[in-house]
Amino acid sequence: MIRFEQVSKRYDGGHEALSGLSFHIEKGELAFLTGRSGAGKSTLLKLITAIEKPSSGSVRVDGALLKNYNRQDIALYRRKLGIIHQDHQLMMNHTVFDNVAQPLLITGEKPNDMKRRVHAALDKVGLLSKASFRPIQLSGGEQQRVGIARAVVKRPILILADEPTGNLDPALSQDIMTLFEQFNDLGTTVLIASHDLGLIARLNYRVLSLSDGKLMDSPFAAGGE
Ligand SMILES: Nc1ncnc2c1ncn2[C@@H]1O[C@H](COP(=O)(O)OP(=O)(O)OP(=O)(O)O)[C@@H](O)[C@H]1O
Repeated sequence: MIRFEQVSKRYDGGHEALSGLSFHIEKGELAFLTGRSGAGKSTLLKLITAIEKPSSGSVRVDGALLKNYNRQDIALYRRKLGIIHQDHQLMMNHTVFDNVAQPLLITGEKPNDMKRRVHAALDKVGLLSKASFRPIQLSGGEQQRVGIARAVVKRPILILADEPTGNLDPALSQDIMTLFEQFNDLGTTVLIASHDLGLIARLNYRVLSLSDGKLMDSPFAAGGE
């Protein structure tokens, strides 16, 4: 699903944020991306979402080489991704329903279909009863779950989460991870950037470990198949 081949990223005027990365995350896999602050986790995710381009090497997602995409292709491609941010980036003046419906507005979904899909996504994250609330009326963990519902409502082929449990206590973090596992059980590929090593260690998934822009030497860092 995600294939990096000899990918390096050097920001203008900066040092090399990523150096010679090669790995493959298979369709249907759940994997963690870890590393200290500044190790390059966000940069790696930005290459997958095509916010940034590699300085060298190739990034393929779902079989397509991202550097061949034009602007319109990128917009269509991003609709297939479910992106979850640490600070969830919810619209605070809108209801939970409207926040989750937002990605469906640009796809021209019919109102009835939209309602059905938003309700299904909220049901999955346990927040159907709070559809008419505003984010401010919810706890931090609930707000994060709204962000997850918004990411999954368009049935993404790939979920990318950047520190999704960053501000949450251990019990809530576990709940969020359980949600990701449930989406993964349904076949969605999931990549989670996290520095919560305790949480990662308790779960038995592959870990891509970045240190100073390089993948650490480990059996799973060798490049997939
Ligand atoms: N737009 C940019 N321009 C220049 N340098 C950048 C830019 N974005 C990131 N960097 C640098 O690239 C390196 C990797 O940053 P990145 O944000 O990918 O790390 P990270 O592992 O996600 O860190 P954190 O956990 O703190 O978010 C850092 O040295 C950072 O300063």
